[in-house]
Amino acid sequence: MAPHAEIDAATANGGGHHTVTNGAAANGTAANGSAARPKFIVNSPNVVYTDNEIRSTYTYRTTEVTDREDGTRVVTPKETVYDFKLDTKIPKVGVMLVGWGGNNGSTITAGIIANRRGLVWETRNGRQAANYYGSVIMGSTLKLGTDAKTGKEVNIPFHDVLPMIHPNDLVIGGWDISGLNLADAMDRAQVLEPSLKNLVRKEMAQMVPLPSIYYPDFIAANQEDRADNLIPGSKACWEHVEQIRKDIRDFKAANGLDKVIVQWTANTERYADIIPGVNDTADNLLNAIKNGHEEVAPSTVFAVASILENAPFINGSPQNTFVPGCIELAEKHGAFIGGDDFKSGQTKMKSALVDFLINAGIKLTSIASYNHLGNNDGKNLSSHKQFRSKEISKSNVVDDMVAANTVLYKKDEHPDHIVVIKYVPAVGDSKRALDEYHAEIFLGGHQTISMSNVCEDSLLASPLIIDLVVVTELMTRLKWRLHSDEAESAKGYKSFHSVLSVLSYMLKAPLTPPGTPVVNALAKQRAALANIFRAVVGLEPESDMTLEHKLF
Ligand SMILES: NC(=O)c1ccc[n+]([C@@H]2O[C@H](COP(=O)([O-])OP(=O)(O)OC[C@H]3O[C@@H](n4cnc5c(N)ncnc54)[C@H](O)[C@@H]3O)[C@@H](O)[C@H]2O)c1
Ligand SMILES: O=P([O-])([O-])O[C@@H]1[C@@H](O)[C@H](O)[C@@H](O)[C@H](O)[C@@H]1O
Repeated sequence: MAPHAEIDAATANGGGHHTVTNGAAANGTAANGSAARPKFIVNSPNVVYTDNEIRSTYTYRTTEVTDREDGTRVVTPKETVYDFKLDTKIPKVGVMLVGWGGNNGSTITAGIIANRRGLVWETRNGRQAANYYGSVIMGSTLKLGTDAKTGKEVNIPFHDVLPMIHPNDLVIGGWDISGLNLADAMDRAQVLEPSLKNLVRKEMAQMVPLPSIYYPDFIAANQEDRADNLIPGSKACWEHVEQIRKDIRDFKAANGLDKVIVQWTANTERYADIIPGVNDTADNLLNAIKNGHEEVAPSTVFAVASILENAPFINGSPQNTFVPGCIELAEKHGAFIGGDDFKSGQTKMKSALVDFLINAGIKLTSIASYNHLGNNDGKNLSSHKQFRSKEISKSNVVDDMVAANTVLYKKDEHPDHIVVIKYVPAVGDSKRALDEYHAEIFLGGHQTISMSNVCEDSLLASPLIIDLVVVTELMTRLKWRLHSDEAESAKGYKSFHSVLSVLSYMLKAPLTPPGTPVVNALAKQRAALANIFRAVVGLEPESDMTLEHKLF
């Protein structure tokens, strides 16, 4: 079918609306490989809709700064024209969770079942319906534009900006070193209301995690008592890679999937030493695994297996899964990886508050960040080496915001920052975060913000698992090229870089392509995600200038 050129918005709207049935992708198409009908049509000569694609030409505008020898700073507007191509066929997608039987894994599984079936359950506060609150993709909106008649903002669900999979359609599976079925794991987690658990118990009791690899030295010794569902072998070996690859293939075939995405939501591991000749290059890492090197972590073995199966791998924990050799392997195979460490509660608040304080010209001088929690994650983190992984990810989140403000901070000056995590079984999954932010203000004054933030950790982290899957899957359908290459058909479209830094909003320690900067400011991360999605359909970034309301 010939590409629809400039479809007039009115014509498109004449196409009527469509109801979204339960389990169908929100853009009106179930995950059956058919093209999703967009929720709006961009009326522009730079955007073309075909049966299975949206193609756009987008002018990316940046500002280049150069300092002349005489000290003059010269600022030059720059334009780069890109072509984007988005496959709008919605695939059938499976997500395989490493640590499926954990608090997060069991909670997200129950949550998707509850949403898919439209469940409502009794709580002491009354009837509760399933929802996806806490998911930026499913629970938030973004500004599409301004109403032509009223001049008012038009905001739409984030999920409607581009054709995306719907979490209700996800097929879930995974591995765990604990053999509990998902119903018993849900009970062990002590996260969900009994009335909800009873509604999903039968379905979850049928779900049993695949056996996994267990290298005792990488997680706390206190985890040993749940390790009863193991693939033989206590250190890396090539058989482990092949078994995990086979598990991915079998899961994909058994469920008739088009794609599988693997996410690590297993325990936090200790950092692996970066050793030249062992994990510094792709070839060395593969050889290290084949030679059973003891410094290769289970999470890295899972990442390698996923890369070799071209299944995107996302690390929801803080350890350095992506050693240099693993990143190089992903780049070589054009496979997607992302991480690290879900950003769910205390740190998400920190990245927003620090952004506000410093960008308000308030000189933050110390952050005291304490929390205690009583779930198994907290138990694992009570071991120093595993805590150290988390301390790093929770501490580095302010670095970019501090470095960007040379008015407040001299070179290499930064606020005092401490991170404390204590294991208190009595509070279970309901983490208590206590933070104090101390700052210098005008004329030697001080401002001290003390905050108590009770975070139900798994109910905050689980929606992030969805966001990471939905965005990662979309990135597998998105291609780009320089518009100047249009004439050279040989220089076809290509995927974004293997390291998906676009996922940073969901992560404490965003992994970025080697040599590129890390952005932790929460508002910038969200704006990047939203504006990249807008660019794919040829729309300018949302600048919030609203000149239309100032210049008249
Ligand atoms: N708010 C949050 O919950 C949050 C936020 C950020 C990061 N995280 C991270 O997410 C991870 C999971 O958190 P959780 O609360 O679900 O923890 P959890 O301890 O309840 O679950 C982890 C699961 O992983 C399993 N496991 C451990 N090693 C494994 C291996 N090699 N293969 C397969 N399974 C393995 C354990 O048996 C357990 O069931 C932790 O690393 C945590 O630090 C959680
Ligand atoms: O709330 P947040 O900082 O985003 O992240 C959480 C920490 O506060 C908590 O101590 C830890 O156990 C969780 O795994 C998670 O990392």
